[in-house]
Amino acid sequence: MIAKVCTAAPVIPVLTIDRVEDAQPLARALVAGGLPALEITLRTAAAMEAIAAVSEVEGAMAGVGTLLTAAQIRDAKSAGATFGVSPGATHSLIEAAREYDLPLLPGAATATEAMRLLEQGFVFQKFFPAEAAGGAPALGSMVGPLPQITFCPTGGVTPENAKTYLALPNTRCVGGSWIAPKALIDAGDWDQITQIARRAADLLA
Ligand SMILES: O=C(O)C(=O)C[C@H](O)[C@H](O)COP(=O)(O)O
Repeated sequence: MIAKVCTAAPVIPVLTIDRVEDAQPLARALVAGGLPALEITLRTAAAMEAIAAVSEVEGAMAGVGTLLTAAQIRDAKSAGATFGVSPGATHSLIEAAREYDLPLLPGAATATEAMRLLEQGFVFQKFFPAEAAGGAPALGSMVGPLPQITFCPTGGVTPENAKTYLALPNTRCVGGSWIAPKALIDAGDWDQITQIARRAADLLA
């Protein structure tokens, strides 16, 4: 399942949704632009309801982001999340993902963190915070010793640097918030968001 999430498109939009009523038009705009896997961050009061709303949008994969606790995994799963993303990984988070059967894309920023996750079977991992942790040169350096891990770099990824990450043999997709800027969501400018999504979906073309 995480393989499907990470290979569906070159970019996973990282979404911050303040108003539940924005969730479905936003998700439809992104799916229309060719980005079906969506990460809804748990940074707003509306996030859990937004996940439930997005889970009903045809063609969308409703993911939950900023996962920090076992309770959030339980709640997101029952809200309809089909995958989860966390900035790092803890024992209790990994246990909860297993218990509630939520496919997890856990975060790692160093070789040791990536190795610990690999020991637990995670061959897809988020590289976070990508730019601050050394960017594409750091991530590319993992290919030699850890070729079996595929990463989704997130954090500081932009339309300008995304292609450099996507050219790495251990990167299949990137995550980023630039796809859905707050100003466009607040304005309900779904067409503009579809256009940004389309350019992102074409990054590998
Ligand atoms: O909330 C989470 O789950 C995170 O781990 C952090 C986000 O993925 C990044 O903050 C997105 O980074 P930007 O694209 O630079 O805005």
